[in-house]
Amino acid sequence: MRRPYNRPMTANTQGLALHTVEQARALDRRAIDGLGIAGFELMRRAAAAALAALRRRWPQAQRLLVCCGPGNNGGDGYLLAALAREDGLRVEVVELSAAARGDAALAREACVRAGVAPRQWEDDGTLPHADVVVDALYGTGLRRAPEGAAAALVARINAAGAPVLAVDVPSGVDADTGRVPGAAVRADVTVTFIVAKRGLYTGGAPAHTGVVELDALGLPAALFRDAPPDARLLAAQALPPRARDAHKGDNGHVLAIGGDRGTAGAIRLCGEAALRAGAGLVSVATQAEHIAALNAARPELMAHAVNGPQALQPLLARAGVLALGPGLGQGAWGHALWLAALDSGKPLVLDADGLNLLARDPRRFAQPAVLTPHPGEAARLLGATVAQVQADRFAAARALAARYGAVAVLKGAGSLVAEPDGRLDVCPWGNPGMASGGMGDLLTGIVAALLAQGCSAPEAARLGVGLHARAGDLAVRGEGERGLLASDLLAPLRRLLNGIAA
Ligand SMILES: NC(=O)C1=CN([C@@H]2O[C@H](COP(=O)(O)OP(=O)(O)OC[C@H]3O[C@@H](n4cnc5c(N)ncnc54)[C@H](O)[C@@H]3O)[C@@H](O)[C@H]2O)[C@@H](O)CC1
Ligand SMILES: [K+]
Repeated sequence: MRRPYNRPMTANTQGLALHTVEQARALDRRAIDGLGIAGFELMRRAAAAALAALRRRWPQAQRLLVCCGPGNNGGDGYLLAALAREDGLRVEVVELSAAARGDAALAREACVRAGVAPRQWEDDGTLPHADVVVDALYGTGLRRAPEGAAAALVARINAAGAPVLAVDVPSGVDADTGRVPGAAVRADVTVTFIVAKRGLYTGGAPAHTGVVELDALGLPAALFRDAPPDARLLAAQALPPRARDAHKGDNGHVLAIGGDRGTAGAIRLCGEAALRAGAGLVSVATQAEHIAALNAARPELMAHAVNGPQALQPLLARAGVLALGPGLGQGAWGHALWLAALDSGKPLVLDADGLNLLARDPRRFAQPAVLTPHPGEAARLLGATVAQVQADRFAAARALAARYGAVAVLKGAGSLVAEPDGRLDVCPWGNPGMASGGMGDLLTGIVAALLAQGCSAPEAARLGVGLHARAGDLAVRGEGERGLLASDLLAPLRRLLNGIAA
């Protein structure tokens, strides 16, 4: 395994505007038609930007292999090859086809004039040796999974053992949705042009992009002024310091409901996360058999045995916010508590079986509500398949928020936070170590605690998702991703919440 999972982000992208591919194309057209910058000039700037990024990242590189596709992404590659040759680097170009058109054809001619003769790609089992491979096969024009010779070339690039720079988009990744329909290049760096395409940051894409660098190609800010983005990356945030005279009643009371027989761990993690995320009081409503263990493990939690909805009522009356679902089950006990909790009208966070019950008994929320489904739960809530959800995570998150009248957090690499009015934020943090049991229970507790401390539902979801993922990134530092436990996130979470950890 040559390259580990790469975090897609650099630190300077707080709140970065993200655009659909259609929006990105419209901005290209506006630059060409409105500002009179020729398409070929944009291509030259793109090639120069990508080459500059390459030389910054790999200053020792002497030999480049540039792989060019049939469209303008290939055009960027031909021009990059020409510029690198003029800089004195040794450059080889392999192309999928010599039949470039328009600006790409001009770029190919420039490449030949610079003394680099493109070679038709034929799979003889190897790629020429290079210090860096440049992937300029497909960009925003990808229509389907690469097949045949293109798929073989992608596989060779990934197996070459050299670092890879992707031009605009890693070839094979759908820059609009983050879907990876088949073979796709795994890059170390992706230099994307003009605007950040939203699909680079979620779903299958982050495993392919490496670090994403955005280069606006020197276009003036006025170009973007009335071109609102489709989404944004989350910004790293903490909560403001507490008032010096705060008392526990000021910081909210979370009631975590769940933990059917045999599943005590989920509700304990949820409750503990709510405490660590700063809730003033956390009560737990669960099965009687879990009480002794909960009291022993975390005496700060106020654990209550609840055998049915009547026993829940006084707890509901005292609580400010509900965290509903971890370990709840979908049996008679869980369903009865679920109904009572929803009917209380209290703001809530719904996860796990809380969501599965919602899929069985759909309703729109009148109270502030945050839903935190993973793709499987989202599919049930939308009456779709997991593949359909993952094919367009943006559309799925927005559909959930609109259908249920709630803030929807669609979990998975590049978690999305969608509001019913369509606003959408993408989480750039997190790592595959977090694909382990209990992580979702933590998120539920964190978001509930933020709601309890006065955040609105969208604020609590955005802040909570960011804190949870950043805590996961801190927790794997120096230790690695495998073997990460959900409870390992609690200490870094506390530091981040208080603005202490970087
Ligand atoms: N238009 C502009 O203003 C600019 C475009 N730029 C570059 O141009 C790219 C977009 O160029 P294009 O729209 O030409 O698209 P691409 O170059 O991404 O690819 C489109 C070409 O590949 C073919 N194709 C797509 N998927 C395929 C598949 N799976 N198998 C086989 N063939 C497939 C298409 O039919 C078309 O010929 C951007 O990503 C960027 O790199 C940059 O040069 C900057 C400026
Ligand atoms: K590419």
